[in-house]
Amino acid sequence: MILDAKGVTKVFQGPGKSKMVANDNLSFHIHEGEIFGLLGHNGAGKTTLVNQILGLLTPTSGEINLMGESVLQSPTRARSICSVQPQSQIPLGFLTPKQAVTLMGKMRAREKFNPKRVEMLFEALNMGGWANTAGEKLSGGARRLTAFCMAVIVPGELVILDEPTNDVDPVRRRYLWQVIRQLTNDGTSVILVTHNVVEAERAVDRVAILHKGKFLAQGTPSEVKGSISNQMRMEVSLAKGLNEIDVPSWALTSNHKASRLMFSIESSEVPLTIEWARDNVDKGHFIDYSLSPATIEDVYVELTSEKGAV
Ligand SMILES: Nc1ncnc2c1ncn2[C@@H]1O[C@H](COP(=O)(O)OP(=O)(O)OP(=O)(O)O)[C@@H](O)[C@H]1O
Repeated sequence: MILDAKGVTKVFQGPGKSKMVANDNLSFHIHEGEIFGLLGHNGAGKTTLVNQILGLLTPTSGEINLMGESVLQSPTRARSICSVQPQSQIPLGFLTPKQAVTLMGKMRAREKFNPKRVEMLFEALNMGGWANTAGEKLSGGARRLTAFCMAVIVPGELVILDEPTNDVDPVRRRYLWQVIRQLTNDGTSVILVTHNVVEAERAVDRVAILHKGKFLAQGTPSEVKGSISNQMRMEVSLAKGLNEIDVPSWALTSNHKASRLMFSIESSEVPLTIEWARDNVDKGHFIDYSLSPATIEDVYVELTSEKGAV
């Protein structure tokens, strides 16, 4: 096991005499070669947890062990075991991606550094065109990919990626996930911190949903989906010019984005829902509709909205 966390609690001083419980009794573990997704809204407590794994913050109570040793006892060791891609963009200044990634590689591996790995990474991510462009002239996505390469050029046993695909185009996102999978095939473990639940579902081996400092669900995507296993999701494409439609009264949760309407239902309501959808197609309200089993996103919305968040 690479990481074992038990009862991690972090309390900050809030305004006046109030307390802010950013992490509340969190227990989880990560195995070698596993991608662990940490999902949560803004302010859920993800960064606080990551900072404790890195030994940058001390838990108020609880314990985190990395490869069998307490982070509290040896925070410097924790930082050599982990490589991190932070959520905020790294200021590259005039450094080119090639220079920045090479520098990081030399710092981490010293004389063992293999410059060919920079070329391999840039090729795998189709970044060659920007390799020698000054950082300040790069697009947001190119900078994000450079930060990713800096995190994985000489990966630690645990790679922590905070929203690694923000601003990255869909094709390079796929390349990025291929690179991550290669890392995990070599035994590296990954923590993926994200709000992007749809992407996480495709990528992770196990996932935890963090909300207001607490884990609401944890397990493989199928285990987590099992918590609402009787549910189905309907996705509807609204006809042009129709921006609003009432969801059926039996819908459990709903989400409306532009011309797409999604909602979840109990599987016992499937016949009624299909009838409702067909009727709307006949009336010209819907272009099409589809029905599928619940996704992690449905679980996420259901669990977090129950607790008063959207
Ligand atoms: N040093 C601090 N002092 C007081 N409160 C803090 C401190 N750091 C974080 N918090 C609070 O703890 C809570 C969790 O913050 P955290 O940054 O861990 O959330 P997050 O899930 O990483 O959010 P985001 O997705 O926006 O990055 C928030 O309410 C935040 O305001």
